[in-house]
Amino acid sequence: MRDDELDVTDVHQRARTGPVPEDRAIDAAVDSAYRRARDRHDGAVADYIPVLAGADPDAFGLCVADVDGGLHEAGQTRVPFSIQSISKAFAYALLCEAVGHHEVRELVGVNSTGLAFNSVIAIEMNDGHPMNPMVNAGAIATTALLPGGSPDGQWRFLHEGLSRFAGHELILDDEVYRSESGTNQRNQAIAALLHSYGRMRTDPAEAVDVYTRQCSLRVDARDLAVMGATLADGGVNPLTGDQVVSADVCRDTLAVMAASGLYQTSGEWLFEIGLPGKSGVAGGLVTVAPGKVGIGAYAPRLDAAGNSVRGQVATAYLARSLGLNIFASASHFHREDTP
Ligand SMILES: NC(=O)CC[C@H](N)C(=O)O
Repeated sequence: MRDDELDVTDVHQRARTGPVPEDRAIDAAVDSAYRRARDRHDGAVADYIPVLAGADPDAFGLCVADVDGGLHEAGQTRVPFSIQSISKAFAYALLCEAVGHHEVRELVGVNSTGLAFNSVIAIEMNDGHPMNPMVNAGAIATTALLPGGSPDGQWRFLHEGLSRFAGHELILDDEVYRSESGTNQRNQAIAALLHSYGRMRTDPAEAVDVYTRQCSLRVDARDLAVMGATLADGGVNPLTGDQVVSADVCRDTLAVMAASGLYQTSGEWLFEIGLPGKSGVAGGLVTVAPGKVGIGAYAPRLDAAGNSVRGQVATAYLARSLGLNIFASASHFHREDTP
């Protein structure tokens, strides 16, 4: 979305200097971001997974978790929804931690496709390579490479790892899992296509099943903020103190999120907001300001690429007003921008 579509042309873009913004500044920014974004009613709730169509289109929650463990919330931050594609970023981090940077880069890739998240054309155009872990092909390939020794072992590994990012045990939403399992022929086709190119090390149908379970884990906006803050804090969950992954893995994961986290609109997102982010079709959005905060948003109305409209609007406001954009510097002679 452009800056006028994000409603931030009137917001002064602060430079990203200094420490984590103060609690009061974050509270005020969360409140303003929430009120601005709440006025937006454009976009559509996803319905290609039938159960998602039943979401309340007006649900909206926004939470910032800072690396000191502070939570700053507005709206419905405890309303549960399925994590969907946001799980891809955390599954990727867990795989990098288990297998290592180089092997994952070779097998899954790090370049964006410029195409929709469930594109089959991207696979065909790239000699069967899944391209990156933020689109379905790369995410299914990522899940297939996880340790665990069997689909159930991989699921346990994922479930435990994603729960550690959130700081408590995440629950599988059975209704979402069943709804998606009955309608995920396209993901099965993607896995079969990767298999035909010799890119799947496990049974493609089993990999899709573990991936579908992964996408059906239930989170809320607060969970997403804490999961993001863990990536912002060198892999340490700021609520539990648990080192979930290494700082090196966080850096690699954030780079891939920056390049491809919002699918074919990742360039626009980086241009306007300047932070690594990852969206999901249920309406979740996680954004990471390295060394500072994680931002979790939930609002089910999506733009044409499948990204939450209110989530993007609220995050754009937070990035600008709190000086989170990683590309925004100020001359060191003029430090009045320092929060
Ligand atoms: N963009 C998304 O959130 C897509 C995730 C969804 N489970 C799918 O595979 O289609």
